[in-house]
Amino acid sequence: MSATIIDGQRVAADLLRKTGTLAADYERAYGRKPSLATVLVGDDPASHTYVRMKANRARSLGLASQAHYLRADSSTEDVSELVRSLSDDDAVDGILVQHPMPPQVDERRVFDSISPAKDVDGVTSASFAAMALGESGFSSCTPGGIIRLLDSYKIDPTGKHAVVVGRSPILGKPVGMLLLTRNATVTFCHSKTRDLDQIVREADIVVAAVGRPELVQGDWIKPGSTVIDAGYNAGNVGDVEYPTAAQRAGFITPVPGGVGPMTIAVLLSQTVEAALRLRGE
Ligand SMILES: Nc1nc(=O)c2c([nH]1)NC[C@@H]1CN(c3ccc(C(=O)N[C@@H](CCC(=O)O)C(=O)O)cc3)C=[N+]21
Repeated sequence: MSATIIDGQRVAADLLRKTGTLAADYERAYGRKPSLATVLVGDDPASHTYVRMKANRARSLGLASQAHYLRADSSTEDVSELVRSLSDDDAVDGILVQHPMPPQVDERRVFDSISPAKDVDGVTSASFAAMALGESGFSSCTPGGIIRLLDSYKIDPTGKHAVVVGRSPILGKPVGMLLLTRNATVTFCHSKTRDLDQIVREADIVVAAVGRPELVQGDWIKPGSTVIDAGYNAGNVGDVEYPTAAQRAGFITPVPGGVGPMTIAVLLSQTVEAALRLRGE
């Protein structure tokens, strides 16, 4: 038996199509395009590639985008000051501050200088709280994308044991909270977890979100379970040992073409939503 492959490219394309239509409606109504500002600190080549991908996709959908680059030796205050000016700028509807930032920058303080109304990447404490309490607000993009993938394949987390491997503030922790809101029984695993393989073997849904290539081994996967690989590592390899996992899982996301495309689609969808809400819609 082999798994149904969850086609993130296709689900993302559907969301992008809807987003493009809403962006065109917005422009017709208000005479300007919804606008995304990106902020990148330093010169990590992978981060530059991701930010470029996001900006290109925004433009191809009919959004405006402006890219801001700061030097690698910028301080927390330098970055926060830029983010506050974007938060106050009426020409900007959504703000994405690329993670990771250089070590001298306090990422939490920078994220929390984003106006929650423009937090289309769902990284502020306010957005996290709203998400964790099941209130409306922007979800962190990758977790939001994962829930959309489950919905799209009619995989209902209710009553299922969801095991999240990873507890980062914009991926592992929020995806676990979203699964909890969807009535899963959630276990968080991390670098200090003992007997990780035994816990994963019990999972009906596994979300791998640590950034360690093939950390989750194929023979840990319970037959028929759902495997979501949210790991991004150099060389387009995920956190799951795909070939063997795909033999056992019921549903599995590939890398590339699974979670990654959803992240960008949710970001742009939330940007158009922010633009509409800022107009009182
Ligand atoms: N504040 C912040 N928000 C983020 O959402 C954020 C971030 N920082 N830092 C880096 C990670 C990484 N990330 C990805 C987005 C798209 C793909 C993606 O589309 N990947 C394609 C492959 C693209 C390729 O060809 O390399 C795929 O999986 O099919 C991957 C990874 C967003 N991140």
